[in-house]
Amino acid sequence: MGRMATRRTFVILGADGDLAARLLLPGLGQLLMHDRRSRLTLMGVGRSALSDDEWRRRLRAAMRADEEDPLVASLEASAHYRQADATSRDDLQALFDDLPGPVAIYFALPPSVAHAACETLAGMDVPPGTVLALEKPFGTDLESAREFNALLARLPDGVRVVRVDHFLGKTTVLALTGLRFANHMFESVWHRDHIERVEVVFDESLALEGRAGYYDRAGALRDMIQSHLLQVLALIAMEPPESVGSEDMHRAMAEVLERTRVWGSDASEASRRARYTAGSVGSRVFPDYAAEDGVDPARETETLTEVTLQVNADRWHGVPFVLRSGKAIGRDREEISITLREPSALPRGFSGEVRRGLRIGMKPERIVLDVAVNRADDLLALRTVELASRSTEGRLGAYAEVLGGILDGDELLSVSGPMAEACWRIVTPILEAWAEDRVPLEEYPAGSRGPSSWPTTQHD
Ligand SMILES: O=P(O)(O)OC[C@H]1O[C@@H](O)[C@H](O)[C@@H](O)[C@@H]1O
Repeated sequence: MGRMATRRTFVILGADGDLAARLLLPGLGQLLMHDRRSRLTLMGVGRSALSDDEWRRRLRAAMRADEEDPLVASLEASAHYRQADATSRDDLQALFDDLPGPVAIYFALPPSVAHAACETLAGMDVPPGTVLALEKPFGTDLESAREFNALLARLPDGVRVVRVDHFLGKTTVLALTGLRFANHMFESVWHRDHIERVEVVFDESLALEGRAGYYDRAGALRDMIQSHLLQVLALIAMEPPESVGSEDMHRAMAEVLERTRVWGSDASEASRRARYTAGSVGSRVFPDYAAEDGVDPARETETLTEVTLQVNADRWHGVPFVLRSGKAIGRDREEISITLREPSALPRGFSGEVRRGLRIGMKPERIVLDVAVNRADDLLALRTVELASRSTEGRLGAYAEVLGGILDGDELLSVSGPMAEACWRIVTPILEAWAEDRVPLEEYPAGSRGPSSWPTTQHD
């Protein structure tokens, strides 16, 4: 992404937490090594009492960057830590008073604390030019998302809010734009006449990873579908934007999300949910989800869900969009799959089953076109040939891309307020159907592919 004005101070609220150590700081290290951000200073803010030295040690460990590199060394040397409460007006005011110049503040905080911090900020004179970078969830349902947007709208003019979605920083996710719009071959088939079905699947072999405090309240629908996978759907289904600038892209994405609904008229028919029971994935042994540390067994949290959506646009009439995501699944499958229709006039006499379509891997990042051709050893039998990209592994990881955008003032890799609300509106009927117990909570053993009766589970 193009680099614009480099911001001077990057503040991480929740610097002593898990998100900062696992994702943000490694992303920052990568950005620094590749993009040489020389004018960056870093301030860590957290509730625990850390000395500057301790914070620098943590930075060094988490950034995974070359310590000998002069930029890394200078970032480390200038990094400071401050013990503060991100929801306290006095603490935040002291932060602004001490940091001259524009500041980008990243909220690496649990959702409720981030929300309370925004409430505090909304009543303060936040200096113009400040950037607030927020992580999902942007609300917990449609109503709270609207309230949250209204709260953010109360921030003073000149304060920018960036709703981060790191999936938009995945190379192959953004590559959907070039793929669709820069190739006549794909542009011309991107239509219900040629596309039969779209799947966006993010099945992970990972389970809770110590995040029960967050995940047990969220579940797979809120954690993955309502946020990341709907952004991916928007990129697949949107009409061509005027430009690939953030405003045009956000408008086109919000428009298509506005047109997206659950499939058919009954959300209970269009959604499934399940959670894992004891099992193992490779050498990792998982207990029953309900027995995991920090889980409230009374909550009916799903760890796997599959929903079918429709996009009410002429281009997509009748094409199901299946979004699925699960934890503790036996095999990672993290890809977009676009199934093409059978040709309309296939001459009689061919044999063999084939796949026709496009698969876009989110992890590993790769693009595969499945085409039907004749076999070499049986000339009238068809087989599938994979035309695959070499590794399209991004130069930067998703978090590094997202952080680069925040520091450069480019909002492309973020979610606008209308997009966030539209995503909640889409899942609302599903949440209601589940709350009314109209969709059973099924089970699958950890390490399996999900309940065996689910059709997508069978899909390869
Ligand atoms: O594969 P990535 O980029 O780590 O993203 C997946 C993760 O994305 C996060 O936003 C979800 O909260 C996690 O549950 C999920 O595992």
